[in-house]
Amino acid sequence: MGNMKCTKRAKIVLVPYPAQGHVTPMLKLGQAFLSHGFEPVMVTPEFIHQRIISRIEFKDEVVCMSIPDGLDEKTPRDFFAIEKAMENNMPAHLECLVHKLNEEGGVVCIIVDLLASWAIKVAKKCAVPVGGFWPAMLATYRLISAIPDMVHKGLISETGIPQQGGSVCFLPGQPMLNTEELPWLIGTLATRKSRFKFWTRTLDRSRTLPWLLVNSFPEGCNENESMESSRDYPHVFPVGPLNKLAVAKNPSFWEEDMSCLDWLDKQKPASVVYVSFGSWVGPIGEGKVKNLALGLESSGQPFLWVLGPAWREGLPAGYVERVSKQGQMVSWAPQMEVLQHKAVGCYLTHCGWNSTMEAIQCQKRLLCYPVAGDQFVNCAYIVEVWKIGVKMNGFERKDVEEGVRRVMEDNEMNNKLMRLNEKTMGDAASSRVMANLTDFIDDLKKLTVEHPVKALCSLNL
Ligand SMILES: O=c1ccn([C@@H]2O[C@H](COP(=O)(O)OP(=O)(O)O[C@H]3O[C@H](CO)[C@@H](O)[C@H](O)[C@H]3O)[C@@H](O)[C@H]2O)c(=O)[nH]1
Repeated sequence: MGNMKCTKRAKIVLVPYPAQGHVTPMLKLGQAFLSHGFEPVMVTPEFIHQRIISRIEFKDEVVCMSIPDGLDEKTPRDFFAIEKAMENNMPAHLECLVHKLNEEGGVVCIIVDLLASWAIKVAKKCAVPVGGFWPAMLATYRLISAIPDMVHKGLISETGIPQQGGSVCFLPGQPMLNTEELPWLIGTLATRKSRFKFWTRTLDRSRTLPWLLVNSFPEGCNENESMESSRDYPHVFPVGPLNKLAVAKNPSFWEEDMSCLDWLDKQKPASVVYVSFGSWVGPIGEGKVKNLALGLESSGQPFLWVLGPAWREGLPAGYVERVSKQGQMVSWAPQMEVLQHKAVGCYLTHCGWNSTMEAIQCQKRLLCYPVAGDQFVNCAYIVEVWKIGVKMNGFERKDVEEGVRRVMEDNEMNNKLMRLNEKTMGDAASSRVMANLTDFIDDLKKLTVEHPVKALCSLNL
């Protein structure tokens, strides 16, 4: 187990899903709890913990602890292996850890990433109050919550398979989505059904939660979308973007290659296409990566591309040397610094939610290539609702040229980005987010008064 610290402050245990896009916002949430006098303790499986303790800045403030995932060294930690570990192996270890922490002073709450809903059961077993955390956009949570309705209306089968093609407006006020773009439709028929089961189970468990903290701005920033459902359980507290509550630099699982900032210094303002698919190149596939490489080269546009070493093997022979004047490739970039750089003109992205919010924060136009999960929903908001980006149709030369041209020649986009930034991250928005977090903490305190449990006695607030 990780390092144990014994303090008298009330502990909040944080359980993220073990991936970069989840650990980053959870750590930031932990940081926000710090300033309210709590001791946040984030629990991850060993393979993530190792990355965190070697690299992350605020590990001493947010105590990081590990539990075994029970998988052997050689097993690749893909979605289904992790799911198995979460369901079968990790609960007993978390239970044991929570008991230990309780002996030391008291766990007042466990915050569980909904993608790690296994930990809800553990919290209940330990009789500790539990709240949910949704690291993505509120609109995606709503879409997942509407699964029973979709089945009822015959839009999808009982196993989650779309019953019709084309674009559908799944929820009032939300942009249209193609029926193939629902978050669980990844891979083969069998994996689609398994992922759908994962979501229905997540939904069943999350319905029992009193609170849900969402790393999203209120109402997805769509005028037509009301917060009505916040009266239902769980009570939704929009606390995003957490960047506004936590000041520390983004925690990175991999070493950031800072040399790309020197390269950017030498480029013309707003000329560079920054290309990154987060920690998720896998589902794009080798063929498309190769096409994108050729498309970027022949577009003549300067580019900075985040691509891990394993993926570079699939590039055309001599590619990296050939494009060395035009483009720079790094394994992992200091993304916030890159997006803040004036040389970056647009960001070719998979539309991961953290990346989307970072682009809004840095006011960079988006060239969207959603791949899986919630990314299609994010893309629909970027393109249709906020109009701060365009969608790419593919990675052929003409697609890259056309995408870059369309995103760069839109004169309205800078204004739209500025307004969206102000509305979602300006001073008024930031105070609202802080007030939402305080409301949640007040609720937590109320619960401790109404239902005092032994664990809460040390809550010295
Ligand atoms: O070279 C890089 C590339 C990425 N990042 C950071 O890594 C994070 C990536 O997060 P995100 O954009 O959300 O992508 P994923 O890691 O792919 O996130 C997963 O989790 C998100 C939150 O649930 C979902 O929205 C995504 O679809 C899902 O793939 C961001 O903070 C980036 O700044 C870097 O620091 N350097």
